Amino acid sequence: MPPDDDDEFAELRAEEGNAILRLFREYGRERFPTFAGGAVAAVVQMLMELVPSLLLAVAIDSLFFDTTAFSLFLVPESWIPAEPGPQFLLAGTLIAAAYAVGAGSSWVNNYLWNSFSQHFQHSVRVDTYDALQRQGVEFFDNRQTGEVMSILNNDVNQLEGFLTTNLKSFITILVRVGGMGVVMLIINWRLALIPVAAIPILGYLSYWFVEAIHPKYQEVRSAVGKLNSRLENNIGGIETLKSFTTERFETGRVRDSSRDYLDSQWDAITTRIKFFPSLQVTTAAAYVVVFFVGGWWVVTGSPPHPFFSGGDPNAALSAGTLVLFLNYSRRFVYPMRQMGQIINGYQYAEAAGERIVGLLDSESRVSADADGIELDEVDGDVVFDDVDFAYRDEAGEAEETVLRGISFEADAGDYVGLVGPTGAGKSTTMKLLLRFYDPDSGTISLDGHDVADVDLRSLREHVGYVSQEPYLFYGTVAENIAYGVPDYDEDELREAAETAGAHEFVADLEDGYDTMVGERGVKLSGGQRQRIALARTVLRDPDVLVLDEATSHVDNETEAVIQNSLDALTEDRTVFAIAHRLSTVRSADHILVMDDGEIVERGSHESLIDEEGLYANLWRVQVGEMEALPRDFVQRSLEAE
Ligand SMILES: Nc1ncnc2c1ncn2[C@@H]1O[C@H](COP(=O)(O)OP(=O)(O)OP(=O)(O)O)[C@@H](O)[C@H]1O
Repeated sequence: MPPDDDDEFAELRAEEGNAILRLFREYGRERFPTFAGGAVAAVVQMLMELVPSLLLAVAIDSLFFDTTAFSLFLVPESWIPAEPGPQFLLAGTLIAAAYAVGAGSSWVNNYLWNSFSQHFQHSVRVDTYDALQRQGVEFFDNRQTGEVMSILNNDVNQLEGFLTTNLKSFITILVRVGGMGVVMLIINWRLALIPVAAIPILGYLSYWFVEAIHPKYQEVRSAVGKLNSRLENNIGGIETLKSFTTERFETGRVRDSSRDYLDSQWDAITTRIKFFPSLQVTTAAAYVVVFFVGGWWVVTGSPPHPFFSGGDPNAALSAGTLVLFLNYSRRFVYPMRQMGQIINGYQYAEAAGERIVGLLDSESRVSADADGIELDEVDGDVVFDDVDFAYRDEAGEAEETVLRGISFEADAGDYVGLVGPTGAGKSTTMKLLLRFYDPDSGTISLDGHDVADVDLRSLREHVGYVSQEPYLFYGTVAENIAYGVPDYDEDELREAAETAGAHEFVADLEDGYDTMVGERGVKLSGGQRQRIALARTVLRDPDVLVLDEATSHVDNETEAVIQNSLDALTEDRTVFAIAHRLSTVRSADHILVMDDGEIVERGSHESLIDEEGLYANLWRVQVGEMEALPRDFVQRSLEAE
């Protein structure tokens, strides 16, 4: 997508003079000989294309009509046979050789440039993925998966396309058109002015075409994007769609989106089909004028206007030269019509390159400090000191503050419960401990080290996190449990599964631990997925464990079983458990009650019940004592709905 009207990832785009050149320098240097060899082969291929017409011209003049002596460009006189027969054979052989060398060079060029660009693309893709992966969580919060994928797919491929297609076309224009122009100018510069004058006209027409078609392609792209999103949404939500019997409604929406696509595509097509005839007319005009001027000259012995002979009445034009001019003039059109595509391709590739360079250079807001403290032994003392936090929007601007003055201490081995209404900030608090985000003010420390000073990798190795919606990767149950632990043994795996309450159901699966879980684990129930995710974290054996609604999808009975086995696990490590089901945290050493970004109450279950505040009311809701709820709590809950 060209730079001016594409605002996806606008903030990422590098302020780079020439992003393609920079990528080329970084990723192409090693294979530069391959690239240079390909370029030489392309030039040779194009030069060979000039040869047959030249030889034909010589053959016409010297052999067919015998008007001039047989001589060849760049071939020494001594090599040229004296008799017409061998001369003819030499010309024919040279034509065949030119085609053969041309074909060979084309093969060499394709081979080398494809090899260069595929390797280039591979290195850029891997590094771009790596840079993408190092971005903070907020980078992904603000973008759709499709957008992020487009950098890895479209942008990286765009560069490859530019290298193999557009650059080749550029060399074609330079050598073929330039070469033909130069040959004609050398042979008869006055007559050559006619076809050469067509070059800027063809160039201009191409440029005009790009300008005109560009916004139209933009619309096609946007229409395709909308149509795809609609299809993706509908197929992704097929169960909802069917249960609400909205098939007809959705077909109507797809029809509208498809219609928009058709209209924009048609608009682009009508512009495109005007362009090619206009190129043909220009080329044909040059051809016809050369035919009339040159033909007249050949037939009558003098040109229709003295300009062409430079006022010399004896200046003649041979039939061979005329044929050469006619041949070359006609062949201008094909490469020139690619001029527009080259400009377009360059714009696309430059925009893609800027995004890639921007991504490669961009620092995550949560930076992985190379000199960060490596944690060896972790006791698990966690302190939050007056922490404020707001999420950022795409432009990096702070949104509404979601955490205010969060302070608490958890000693090594404590079991801390976090409860509170939905949206209170419980998950956000824990995500700050893992440094998915950094606080705007205040500090968070682990064993007395500010987490901002700790090496990110080391921090996350010691702090395990089981999220609300765990993600299972496509693969087997065992692979998912052992994710990130390459050297586990079977017994450890099984033990972790038992602790997480997963072993029993896994053992019942057809292939046990080797059962494929499907994409994102779709073949398992929500509760089963959660238990596998829990087992995965248990296997890593972190010193601090964050359970974010880790058992919300399992039934009460299973939760009790998991709770039981987790007890042993929680003994010697600090555990934070976020839960809506308050029974989960009933036995916690401390319970932090959050509301609207603040900790509003804290204490043990009993003390909080005695406090008769928010926690006590949430508890009443869970044990079904609705009539005992104060009026203002009910009112507030209704307003929050
Ligand atoms: N990635 C995000 N970007 C912007 N705002 C967010 C993001 N994640 C959460 N929020 C907002 O931050 C606030 C706190 O959300 P958080 O997920 O921490 O609440 P929670 O107490 O864990 O809620 P729940 O119990 O529903 O999981 C909410 O208002 C939410 O809308």
